[in-house]
Amino acid sequence: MTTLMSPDELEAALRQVGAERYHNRHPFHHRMRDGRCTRDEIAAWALNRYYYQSQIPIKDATIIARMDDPALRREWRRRIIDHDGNSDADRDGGIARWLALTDAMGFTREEVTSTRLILPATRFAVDAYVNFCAKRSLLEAIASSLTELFSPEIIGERTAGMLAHYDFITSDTLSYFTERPPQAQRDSDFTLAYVREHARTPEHQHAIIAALEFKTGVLWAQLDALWHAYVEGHVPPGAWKPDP
Ligand SMILES: O=C(O)c1cc(C(=O)O)c2c(n1)C(=O)C(=O)c1cc(C(=O)O)[nH]c1-2
Repeated sequence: MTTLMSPDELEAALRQVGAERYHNRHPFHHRMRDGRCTRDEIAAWALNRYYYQSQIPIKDATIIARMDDPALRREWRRRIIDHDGNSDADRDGGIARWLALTDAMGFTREEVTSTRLILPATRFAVDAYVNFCAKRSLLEAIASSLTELFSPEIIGERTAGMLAHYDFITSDTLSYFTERPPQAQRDSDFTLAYVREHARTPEHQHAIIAALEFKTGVLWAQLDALWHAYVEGHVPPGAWKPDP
């Protein structure tokens, strides 16, 4: 029989999931950080990850649609603004900043935003995240964003490694990551406090931990797919193929 954990024990269990399963442990991350990726591998990463970026605000809008409490919606809608921007010019959002990176990697906007060249596994993993947030309980949907507890650290490592090792990467092209860590910190502080407060039964607590495990899988699977296609060279039909 499972017993109810204290909020601190729950938090420790969540941090343990991150320590064991977050994508900072993935070999593709190490390869990228340590300067062992080819330019094409970085390009493929940027192209595929655009799909994750593009679906995050859709995922968050799905979550907001399930929230009855205006204060909670007000808190959550900042996440959409972070990605979509807050002005008609839409130059100030995360998606626009991600496109600066794919531009620098030589893709046309159509190649990127149509998402027609991404790996099937990228699409399946990201779509599974959006579906999870639509179908599972609101508590699980909220908890699944808890990977962001661990993202400031991986972003710091990745950015420093990429700037040091790749001459085609500049702080301008990586501007997405300059803005992101404080946003992730703010969001994960809120989410952690929320789950600590709202996990009132062992079943809730188990579901929150499982939601975080699921989400680490969403991130891990995307890097697995990149490794298989672009490191091992098994590019699926229809996906982007680097020039020989
Ligand atoms: O660079 C990264 O490794 C990384 C990880 C994650 C994450 O842990 O889910 C996010 C992001 N970046 C990110 O930029 C982002 O906007 C984001 C939103 C979410 C989410 O689940 O709502 N995760 C992440």
